[in-house]
Amino acid sequence: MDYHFEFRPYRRLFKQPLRTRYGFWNVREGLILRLTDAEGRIGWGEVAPIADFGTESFAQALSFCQFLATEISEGTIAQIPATFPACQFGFGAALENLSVVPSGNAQTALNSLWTVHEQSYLLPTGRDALRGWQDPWQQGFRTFKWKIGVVDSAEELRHFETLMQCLPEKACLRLDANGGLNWDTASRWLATCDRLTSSYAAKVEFLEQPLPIEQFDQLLNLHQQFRTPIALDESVSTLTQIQSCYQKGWRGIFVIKAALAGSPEKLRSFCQTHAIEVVWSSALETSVAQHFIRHRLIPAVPASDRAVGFGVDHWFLDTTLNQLDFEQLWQSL
Ligand SMILES: O=C(O)CCC(=O)c1ccccc1C(=O)O
Ligand SMILES: [Mg+2]
Repeated sequence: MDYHFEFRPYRRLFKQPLRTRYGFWNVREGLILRLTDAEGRIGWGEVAPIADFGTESFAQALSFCQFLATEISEGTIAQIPATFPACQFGFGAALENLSVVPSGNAQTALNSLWTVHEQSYLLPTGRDALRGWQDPWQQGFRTFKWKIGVVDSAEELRHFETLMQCLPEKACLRLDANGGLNWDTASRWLATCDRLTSSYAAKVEFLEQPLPIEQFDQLLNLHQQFRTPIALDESVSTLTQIQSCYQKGWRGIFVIKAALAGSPEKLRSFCQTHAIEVVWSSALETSVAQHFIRHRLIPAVPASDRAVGFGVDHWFLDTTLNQLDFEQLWQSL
């Protein structure tokens, strides 16, 4: 069966640059896909690459879409190479969405992708985190993520202690180093996590990707040495990497950015056949990919009781691409 294929690039400006150890991220670029079958049914998809995570670049994804004919088949989609995991996800999701017959409660489903209680809120980096948690706490968020390794570690460790002193009971804090620490600094952070978790009401849920992906054995070692769990993120960006880390013995937390992982069908199947500890995480995608992940992927795999890392919409200047009327979203591009 052939499908009529259209795509439209998007650009989302951040309210303030997202600072990680990779540098400053000022604009998020991606592509919205629309497949239309012979009966006129529409399948929406999204390509949201993050080259720092080992996916194709936005430019490569754009060229790939420009290269495709306007009539494509399932075979075309099945042949998207593993070096284009964000495209594999986007086209795979669009194909699956074609078969979605909106249920009677679609409107309800569309209106509540995530409740605040089930989300982790991405805090500003550095000292700004100390003033950044109160409003989301009032809104109902209980899990917060703070990116570290972006300024001097002695300064960040001081802010960390202050943050842990201020956070109320039942608050969960996730730290994310984006692979930017070395062994000594990672050990220092984990020892501090263990100490502060025992000293204060708030808890450190995990330290995400403390070391670069090349240091798998050291990551495994850290995971065994400290009480605070380690979560892999960049190490498990794609399904190929998830499988490799599992085969090498990783049984800690897998932070999965489904929009980067490749074929959603293959990811679903892996999660169904392997009991892995998953934290679902945003690749800063729009509501098109978020809706697919929320309603087609997560419900089909063993439930995770950990908050989902989708508390990121506040980082963007406009909410046009958060809306759940995808036809309207498409017209805005
Ligand atoms: O996982 C979350 O809570 C939010 C998503 C997030 O932190 C993120 C968003 C874009 C790029 C990288 C990352 C990351 O987890 O490292
Ligand atoms: Mg991360």
